[in-house]
Amino acid sequence: MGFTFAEKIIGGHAGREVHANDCVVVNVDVMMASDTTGPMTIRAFQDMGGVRLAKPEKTIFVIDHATPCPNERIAALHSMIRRFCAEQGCVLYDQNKGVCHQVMLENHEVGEGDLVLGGDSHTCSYGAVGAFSTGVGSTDLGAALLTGKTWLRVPETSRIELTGQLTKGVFAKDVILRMIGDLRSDGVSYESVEFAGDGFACFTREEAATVCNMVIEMGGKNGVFLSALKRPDLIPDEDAVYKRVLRYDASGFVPMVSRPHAVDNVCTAAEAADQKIDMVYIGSCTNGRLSDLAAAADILRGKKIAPSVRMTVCPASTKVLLAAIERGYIREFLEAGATISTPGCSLCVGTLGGVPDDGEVVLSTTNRNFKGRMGNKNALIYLSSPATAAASALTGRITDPREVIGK
Ligand SMILES: CC(C)[C@H](C(=O)O)[C@@H](O)C(=O)O
Ligand code: SF4
Repeated sequence: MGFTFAEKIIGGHAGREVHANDCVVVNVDVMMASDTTGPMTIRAFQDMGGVRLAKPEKTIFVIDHATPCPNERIAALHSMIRRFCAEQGCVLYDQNKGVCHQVMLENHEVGEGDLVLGGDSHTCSYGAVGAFSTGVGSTDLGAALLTGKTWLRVPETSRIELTGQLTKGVFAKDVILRMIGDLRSDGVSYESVEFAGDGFACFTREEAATVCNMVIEMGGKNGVFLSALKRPDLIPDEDAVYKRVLRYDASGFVPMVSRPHAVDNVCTAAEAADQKIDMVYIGSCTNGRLSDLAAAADILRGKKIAPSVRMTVCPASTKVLLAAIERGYIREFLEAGATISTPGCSLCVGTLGGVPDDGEVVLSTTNRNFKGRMGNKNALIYLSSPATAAASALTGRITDPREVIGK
């Protein structure tokens, strides 16, 4: 019986051959915590008697969810993280560096073959570079900080194959939203997902990160792009055992949206086209990268957003912001009538950056639209690609971007 990616990489970190459903203790290569879960992780580490980190140079804190700091309670938590990092000599990305997952990827803190734990559910993003990465709770992360190890039940694996090419106006976000709609939010619970086929192989690393980022929204333990794997010892065997194999043709995809209040409440952008919107948010670890801002800028260039719409663009990191300034996108967003927000999680999780009013409708490029997600439980949140978000900002209603750019 052959091995899946998950079985190979977990086996490699356990020091023995493993198959799905085995429970093993594994070495952890990289550990990441944000300012939301970091303080609880530090407390868990200390409560377990932790004095020194097992791997300080591989332990990374990112202050991103609430930055710049909005209040004194969070200021104290940020100080706690800064003190801990200084004492332990671990890595700190402080204020305004950007969203943790983008920071981890763009600074090459993770790479192919790494086994990564993060105190954030979207840690699964790093499958874009061939890592096995997964979100864990603060207690598990605290234990890993202390021992450099964790325990895992080896997940079963689903394989999703994409063939062919996406058509104009259709993006990675549309692909993953459609798949989440098909599989539903618990469709691959605790499974590893392998993204295979020539369709996924021609996705850029940024597009792969968008897809892997949202694996958790269908319940997955981790996702991985097989095209990111160069090491023969990580490439799944032809006779590996899969729980299910799904096949999609890229040419059949169209722009999609998730409707309130669940990510898997998916329809086409065209089906939602009568829906008026009050706000547009472009940002997050899902869709706040340079190619996302480029797709939005291409649509907004030389135009004005609808007077009834407030639009915020939050680059996923300062590096993305700088590149967007150099390419002129930031000027184009400002001239179109958008607001630019400081790199970080910002409005994605409603910590800061322009919370909606009761009953307002938001179209967001983030990964979650649960009630209260953007800071107001009475707001209605739709999710889409940056192109759909930008096209909709122009018209004031949910708009298939192909209406604006042509097919
Ligand atoms: C705040 C944090 C724990 C949370 C997560 O784990 O994903 C957040 O980043 C989110 O996107 O909901
Ligand atoms: S940008 Fe949003 S989804 Fe990503 S880590 Fe921050 S809060 Fe979570």
